[in-house]
Amino acid sequence: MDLFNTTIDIDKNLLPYDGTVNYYGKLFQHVEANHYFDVLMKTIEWKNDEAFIMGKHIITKRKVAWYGDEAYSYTYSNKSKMALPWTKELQELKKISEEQAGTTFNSCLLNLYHNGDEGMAYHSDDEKALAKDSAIASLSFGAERKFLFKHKKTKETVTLFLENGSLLVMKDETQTNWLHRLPTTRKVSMPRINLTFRTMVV
Ligand SMILES: O=C(O)CCC(=O)C(=O)O
Ligand SMILES: [Fe+2]
Repeated sequence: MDLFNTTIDIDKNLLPYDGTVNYYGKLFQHVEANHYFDVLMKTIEWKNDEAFIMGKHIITKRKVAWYGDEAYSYTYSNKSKMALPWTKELQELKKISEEQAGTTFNSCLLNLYHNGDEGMAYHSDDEKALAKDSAIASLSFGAERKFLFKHKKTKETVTLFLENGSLLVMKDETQTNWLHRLPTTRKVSMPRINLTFRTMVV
């Protein structure tokens, strides 16, 4: 019996069709999650994301970083970036994510949202450089934020909340058939760090 309704079924697919999303809940309790947040805040080479969109040079408020097994070049929004070598904590978090997801990853994109004013618009992570239909493991630290999926054809949406220290895994045809976004919100004033472990084709 689960009196506090805290049980999370990690095998449950949160998507109704055309993809698989599993939410593992908090892999780390508060103290450990906050420790990772602080260390990542200090040790990651955070940079404002630059993009060229419709001929305009745009600098986002959100900060990003890109790490990998090798100095992979990752291009998005017409701007290419070279992956930095893993830090100690990223190596630890990669190993934990790989064990949970039952797969391996060779790179990680990190996002730092300073508060609820910053988010990410609907997109899917289906760039050619990523292995098709490979799993993406998403770790969250700091402020809890809402996260949505929207089916590309039916427009059906699925909403969930990404807690401090939690893991979400998106796999199978999820990126082919669904978009996802992190909406901005006035309710959140604290920062959040997100790590998405990925597999690049090399
Ligand atoms: O911040 C998040 O939870 C999602 C980030 C994301 O979708 C991405 O980096 O592609
Ligand atoms: Fe994404």
